[in-house]
Amino acid sequence: MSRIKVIVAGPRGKMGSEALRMIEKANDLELVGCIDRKNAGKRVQDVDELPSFDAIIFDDIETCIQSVNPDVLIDLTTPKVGFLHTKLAIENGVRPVVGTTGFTKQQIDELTGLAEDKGIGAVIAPNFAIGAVLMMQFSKWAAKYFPDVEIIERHHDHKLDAPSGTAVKTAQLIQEVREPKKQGHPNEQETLSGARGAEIDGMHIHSVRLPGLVAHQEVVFGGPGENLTIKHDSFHRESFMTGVKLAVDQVVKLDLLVYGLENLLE
Ligand SMILES: NC(=O)C1=CN([C@@H]2O[C@H](COP(=O)(O)OP(=O)(O)OC[C@H]3O[C@@H](n4cnc5c(N)ncnc54)[C@H](OP(=O)(O)O)[C@@H]3O)[C@@H](O)[C@H]2O)C=CC1
Ligand SMILES: O=C(O)C1=N[C@H](C(=O)O)C[C@H](O)C1
Repeated sequence: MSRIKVIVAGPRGKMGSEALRMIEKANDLELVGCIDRKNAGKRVQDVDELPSFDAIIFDDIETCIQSVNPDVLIDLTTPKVGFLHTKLAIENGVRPVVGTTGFTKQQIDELTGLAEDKGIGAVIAPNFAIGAVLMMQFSKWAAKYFPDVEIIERHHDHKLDAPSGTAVKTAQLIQEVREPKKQGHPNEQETLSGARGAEIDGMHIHSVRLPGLVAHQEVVFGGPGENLTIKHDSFHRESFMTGVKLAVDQVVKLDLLVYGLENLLE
């Protein structure tokens, strides 16, 4: 059986370097190229901080695709460049597996339409950790019975986007089962702007950024005389790699864009 040819955008990043380690261990994946604006023209094995792959580094995704003809792009970069990479991958017949967060709903809709037009598989997953996917699913279940909910996400202080993709996805899953409801006192007023966090349909999302954290989320539900807290912690970025591998294996069989790893789990 031939191996799936993969390119990685953001290979020196916290997630990208973990993805390279995952590919190193996977018998059915082959790294054929990387996109890294600081090391274009070199081979991966010639960059000190990267593992020993004989794959070429490019600074431009279209040149990379034309040169190495990959099956799958794994994008772990930033919201702006990640969106561009995903769009160009789909347009050029390469299936994207996107961990990059911070895309707007309009951007996800645009990519969904593009994948449909091209009949090509794509996966965008705001969180690849299996435990986080379960935390989101359990939260959706709980929201049927507890419409009062606040989401508290905690991340390392190098994170660019707020709220996290996971928090947004959690709120979207809860929205599927919860009637829009304005929470808190009807006359509540913020005396300091932002005190009640971001708001989706009356639910509040609070983003904490501190050194020492990796990726953590609590979904707190309140009812008469009781609270329910559903919590997930990623202590290491290895936690995301089972999901990245699953998405790469599945995306080659898809002909549309899937948003959320839960749609690929049985
Ligand atoms: N879905 C999931 O399960 C997870 C998703 N994430 C998301 O993944 C993304 C990456 O996170 P993380 O690894 O922590 O971030 P890092 O900052 O560690 O890595 C980002 C990488 O993107 C590269 N990059 C930035 N701008 C460009 C550009 N214009 N062109 C090419 N490469 C660029 C950076 O390279 P340079 O040095 O050149 O800037 C860097 O290597 C984030 O959006 C994060 O939210 C994170 C964890 C889990
Ligand atoms: O930037 C991160 O680190 C993470 N980003 C994703 C998000 O925005 O939800 C996933 C995870 O929380 C780690």
